Amino acid sequence: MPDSKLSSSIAIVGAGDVGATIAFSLIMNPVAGDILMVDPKEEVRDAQIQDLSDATFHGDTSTQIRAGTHKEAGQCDIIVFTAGAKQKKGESRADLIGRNKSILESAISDMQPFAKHTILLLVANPVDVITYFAQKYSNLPKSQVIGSGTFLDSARLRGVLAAKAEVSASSIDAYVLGEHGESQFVAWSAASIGGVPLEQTLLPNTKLDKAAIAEDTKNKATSIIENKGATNYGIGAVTASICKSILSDQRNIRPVSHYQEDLGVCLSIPAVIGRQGLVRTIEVGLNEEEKTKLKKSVEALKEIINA
Ligand SMILES: NC(=O)C1=CN([C@@H]2O[C@H](COP(=O)(O)OP(=O)(O)OC[C@H]3O[C@@H](n4cnc5c(N)ncnc54)[C@H](O)[C@@H]3O)[C@@H](O)[C@H]2O)C=CC1
Ligand SMILES: CC(=O)C(=O)O
Repeated sequence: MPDSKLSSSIAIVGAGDVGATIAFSLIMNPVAGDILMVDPKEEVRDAQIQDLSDATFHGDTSTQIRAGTHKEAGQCDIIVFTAGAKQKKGESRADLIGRNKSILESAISDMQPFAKHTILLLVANPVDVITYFAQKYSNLPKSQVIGSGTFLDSARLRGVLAAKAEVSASSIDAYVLGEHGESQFVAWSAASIGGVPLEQTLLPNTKLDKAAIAEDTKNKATSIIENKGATNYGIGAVTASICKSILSDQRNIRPVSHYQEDLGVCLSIPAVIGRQGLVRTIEVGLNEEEKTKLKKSVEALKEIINA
């Protein structure tokens, strides 16, 4: 295992909008010495690399970006998987499963054998189901195969709550849990600002329409995709942040998608992230209504897995 974070390598499989934006985030806030871009569309891949390398020449970043093969990706410290189709207007994330599962299976076969310590970080949608199949196809320990999950949705939620409470987003602890998709839910019972329950920290006369906030959070991707065709900056930042948590063994608590032994699916529950990938799950004390929503997420995910 490398002893210095900048001697680490990250492969980004899929050099489209999301892959390139993750690479850009990793250049702007360097955590790895090498970034490999892997994509069968060689012209697009090489153009992304040329454009991204221009972003490395302005200052003192030691990050190098280059083209790589699937085989080389399998030897990196982290493999970020963004390969596959994205939603068109009117499509859901779940609609992508047929196309993206086949791409995943063939890409994983091309990447094998994996370096023992590699962490496979899934981003392609539907991310929870893709994470589930990545565990099956890769045979890596389940703790080394995680998905970005509802970390992005939770960031979106924090943004809304920060504006309502007029505090910084970093002071808010609030999670969207379950599926990164239609059945996601907000764990309102565990939400707090500065460690104090949410309701006690709002300004006088602030109304919190929880149902509307949860719905807007869930639908944010759809409204962005309708107008610009893709989401890339939010996922770029959260994925780079997960990479940093891993390579620097930061032990941050993040709502990432991981296998739930008792539920038989991958979905998001807060977890400690470190160099080994998933260190442990943090049990959130959900209330009865939230437990029911979690069960609905499990059912929705099993339906996609078994489709
Ligand atoms: N988990 C999350 O929160 C988010 C997930 N996404 C998902 O990320 C995925 C990628 O989105 P975009 O980058 O916008 O799509 P894109 O179409 O711009 O790029 C996808 C790239 O994957 C490449 N690709 C296809 N097969 C490949 C293979 N076997 N190996 C390597 N590369 C391969 C394509 O050539 C293409 O360049 C989609 O599934 C999208 O839904 C997007 C935003 C947020
Ligand atoms: C596309 C997607 O999954 C998102 O932006 O949440």
